[in-house]
Amino acid sequence: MNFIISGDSHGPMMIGTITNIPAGLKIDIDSINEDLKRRQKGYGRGKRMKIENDKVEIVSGIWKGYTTGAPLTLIIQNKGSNTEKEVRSVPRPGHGDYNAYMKYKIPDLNIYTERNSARWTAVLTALGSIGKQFLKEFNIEINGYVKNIGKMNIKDGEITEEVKKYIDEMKNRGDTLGGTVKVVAKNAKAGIGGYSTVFERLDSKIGKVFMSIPSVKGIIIGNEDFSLTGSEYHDEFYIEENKIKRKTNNAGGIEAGFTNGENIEITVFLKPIPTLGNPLNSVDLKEKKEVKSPYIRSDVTVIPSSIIIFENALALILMGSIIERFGNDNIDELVRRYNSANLFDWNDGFWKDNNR
Ligand SMILES: Cc1cc2nc3c(=O)[nH]c(=O)nc-3n(C[C@H](O)[C@H](O)[C@H](O)COP(=O)(O)O)c2cc1C
Ligand SMILES: C=C(O[C@@H]1CC(C(=O)O)=C[C@@H](OP(=O)(O)O)[C@H]1O)C(=O)O
Repeated sequence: MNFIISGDSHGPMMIGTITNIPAGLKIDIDSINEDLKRRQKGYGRGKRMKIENDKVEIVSGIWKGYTTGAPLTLIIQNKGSNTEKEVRSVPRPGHGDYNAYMKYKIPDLNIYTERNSARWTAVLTALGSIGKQFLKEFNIEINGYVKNIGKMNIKDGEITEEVKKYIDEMKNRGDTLGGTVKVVAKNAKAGIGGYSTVFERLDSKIGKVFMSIPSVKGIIIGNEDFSLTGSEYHDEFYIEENKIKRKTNNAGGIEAGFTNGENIEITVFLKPIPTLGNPLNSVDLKEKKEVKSPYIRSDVTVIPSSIIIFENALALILMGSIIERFGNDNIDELVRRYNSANLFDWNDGFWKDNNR
């Protein structure tokens, strides 16, 4: 399975294609659209999100509501499309304007906003929503919540009135906030992922996709406290009612690039949004002078909105790894293979009688 996302942030539409998805998976479009709404509505979003009304249209790879096994392509229309803009020559610190110009050398920074913009995470959310529907067939469930916004610890992930006030204060000051989000996947069996090549490792896949999401500056899988000793950190095995169990889950469900059967737990760290209402210092690349950074509109924080992006990104990665191990032809076959694998049975004699 692979996916590609294209589309300009202010062009006519955003486009995503996913390949090698098994046939026979029923796709619930309403549920994809609900996820898109969650991404749009989180507290702290700016004016652009009031213009957009993200809805998905699947244009290939689907027949009577079921996947066919062909590449599945979906589109999301942009309403905030481009009108002619004045040439921009002042880059925003923290954004990609200057660096993209240094690579592509077209003298208008507006161009780079198209790809630098996190607008494409709408498509990632939609593709990952299909991933979540796939994982439902395997009883795997993913949920996320906010841990911190700026200096504020968010109790029980709840965006209370106090939290909203804090975000509003930042908005009034023309400032922005980053934070941390936690994502948890439950019920994945042990042995998904791999170590045969380094990029088969589930943790390397998670790192690659999560770190590609704009603003993400790091992830930690499992316990964030690296002052723990080995005896405190590692999750000891024991036997209960004939089953192999773990006493703790400091590894966050992944060891050596494979799921270990415990919950997958990922903490994601995001930097503050770079476009500030009270702009930072910059330079004019055309006029050779120090000026303030441009400001038209911006999100104040995307921490609440980003939960669904990470949930669905993880769903997409797990779907890919399950397909990699169990095949991609037909969903029912795949579920059968998944269910009959990994039944560790002390009594089947496999361990004692297998002479390999
Ligand atoms: C959902 C989402 C919305 C974002 N909205 C904005 C925004 O309104 N203004 C802005 O300057 N940056 C925004 N960002 C962050 C920038 O896209 C990002 O910081 C920039 O592309 C530089 O990439 P980097 O932070 O990964 O280094 C957003 C990020 C996400 C995930
Ligand atoms: C459009 C989305 O996010 C955008 C991401 C973004 C950025 O610089 O990353 C800048 C803003 O867009 P604009 O430049 O049009 O004001 C956000 O609204 C979206 O999430 O769908």
